[in-house]
Parts: sequence; C-alpha cells; structure tokens
Amino acid sequence: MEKNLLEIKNLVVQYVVDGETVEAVNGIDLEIGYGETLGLVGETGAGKTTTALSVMGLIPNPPGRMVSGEIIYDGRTISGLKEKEYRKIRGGEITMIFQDPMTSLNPVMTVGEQIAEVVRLHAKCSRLEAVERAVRMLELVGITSERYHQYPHEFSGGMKQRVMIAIALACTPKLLIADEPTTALDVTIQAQVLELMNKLKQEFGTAMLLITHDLGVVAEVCDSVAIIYAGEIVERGSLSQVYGGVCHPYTQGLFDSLPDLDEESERLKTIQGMMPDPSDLPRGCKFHPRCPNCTDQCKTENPPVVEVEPGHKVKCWLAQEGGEP
Ligand SMILES: Nc1ncnc2c1ncn2[C@@H]1O[C@H](COP(=O)(O)OP(=O)(O)OP(=O)(O)O)[C@@H](O)[C@H]1O
Repeated sequence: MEKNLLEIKNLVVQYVVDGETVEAVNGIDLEIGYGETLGLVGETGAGKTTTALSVMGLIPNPPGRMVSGEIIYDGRTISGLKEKEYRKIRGGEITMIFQDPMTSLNPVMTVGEQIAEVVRLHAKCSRLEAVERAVRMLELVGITSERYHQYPHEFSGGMKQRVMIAIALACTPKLLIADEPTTALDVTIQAQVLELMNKLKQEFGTAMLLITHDLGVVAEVCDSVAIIYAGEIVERGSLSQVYGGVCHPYTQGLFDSLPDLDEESERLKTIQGMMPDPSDLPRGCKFHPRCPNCTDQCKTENPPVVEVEPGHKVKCWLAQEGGEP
C-alpha cells in the first residue's frame, strides 16, 4: 500500500473553559496522500481549525489539550515532539495560511523581507539567495518585484492573501494547510486566489489540507473531501464519490443548503452554515436534527465507519443498511 504523507489517527482534542470540557475533536482518522488536496468541510465549531492546529502542534494549552491520537507525517510520528523539533517542520515542510492575512503578516516589515526571512530560516541559504527566492515567489503569485519593499497596509485583502500564499510556499512545503483562505475575500478575488492555488499545487506538487465550509470551493480545488460534524468525520471519499453519491444525511443537508449555481461564473456559491444548538439534539445523538431518518439507534449508539466502496467511508447506520440519505 502506498505510504501517505499525513495520517491522523484517533485524534481527540478537548478544551476546558470555566470548568466545562468541550470535546472539539472526537476520534478523527484522516489521511492525505503525497500531492493530494483534501477538503475538510463542516459548519462553524465542527472542529476543523482544531484538527489543523493539532497537525501544526499549535493547540493552545491551556485551555486545549490533545487527549489522545497520533499524527504521522512522512512516516514519522510528530505528535508529542518537543517544540524545538516541531519548529523545524512547521513553516518549512508543513505550512499554514489563515483566513485573515492581516493577523498573520508583520505590519512593520516589508512583504519582501517577510518572505525572505522565512526562506532564510528554513532553507539555510545566503541573504542574497533568500531575496532572489522572495522576488520569484512574489512574481509567482502575481505581484511585481517593485512591491518587494512595500508594507502590508499598502496591499489589498486579495493581495495580502497572495503574499501569505507566497510565504507558505516559499520553502516548497510538502503539506500546506489552508484554513478558510478565501472566506475574507470578495467573490472575484476568491476565484483568482483559488486559481492561483491550483496553479501552484501543480507547479510544486504540494499536498493540501483545505479547510472550508464551502462545498463550491472544494469542487474547484480538491481531489477528495472529508465532512466533519461535531468533531467527527461523518463521510470521506474522492470528490466524485462524495459529490456523485452522497451517503450521509448530514452531507446531503450541506448540499441541500447550497444555493443554485451562480449562472455567471458557473461556480457554486458559499454556504454559511450554523451548528445546531446542542440542546436541540437528543442525548448522545451524533446526527443533525435535520436528518429525516434519525432512528432510535442513532440517538443512543455511535455508528461504526463503513466503507461503502473503496476509499468512500461513511459513519452512519443507514450506510450500513445500504439506505439512501
Ligand atoms: N481556544 C479555544 N478555547 C476554548 N474553546 C475552543 C477554542 N478553540 C476552539 N474551541 C471550541 O472547540 C470547538 C471546535 O472549534 P474549531 O475552531 O476547531 O471549529 P471550526 O470548525 O474550525 O469552526 P470555524 O469555522 O468557526 O473556525 C468549538 O466548540 C469551539 O468553541
């Protein structure tokens, strides 16, 4: 069997706030192959960012804690590494871009210097080589070299996100984690940034974990998709498997809440989902209250993961019974 670039095994992460424990991630298993782009899709509070921060070794402790699980990167267990060791991987081999580029860029350094600094830190090259690399990265993301000496406030939101992508890819990482990279951008700029990500993915062969609540974005960039609900992966498969043959009622609910195709761009528009109020859920129920098929068994027992076809996994009693969502 081909080795995966990233394997997340039985990840459990909790936050303790005011003495209350929140199970943000509850037993997640995920794999990403070399060069694969996986979309992690779910509503607000589903546990997407917590999953990403676990891979980066950045769960804030306290209030967060990785209770159990293992993260294997390129054949090596990285969960539990000392911070000094993690730093060698983070920013070099695994990089992350966040939803809001303004909070990630240093306002008192020029954008060129920021890219060059990352290169120098991780590629251990000369200052001149780092500057040359920074210029090339700026040009790759469509920013002219004359803007090397400009500061973040001189760039528009879309441009700043391009700078973030340039920084994230400057050391040719094997894995890029992008947490809602286009959410803060308007629709036209979103499309340009997605196009750029597709181009760079092909050029560098970087694998990607793309976090989003937008099934339209996934359709444009990803090879495969994992649907996360209340800290659990409820469906996982290739794009054609999931988009062509939805198995889980919750995934179906996400598709149902998508507006029609945007006629102008033929692009699916964003869905803005909200997590249901936990008090609306029957005790122990893992399903969405919208699920029309929720049975008594669903309410009391955790369904097993069923592989309905090779690579297409579903956590649902209905899938086991071969039922339709
Ligand atoms: N630093 C924190 N302290 C306390 N609780 C947290 C913290 N970070 C996340 N949580 C809780 O963990 C759960 C999962 O949050 P997470 O941010 O991972 O979800 P998400 O799917 O990324 O949501 P969003 O799309 O809003 O970013 C939520 O209930 C959230 O309130």
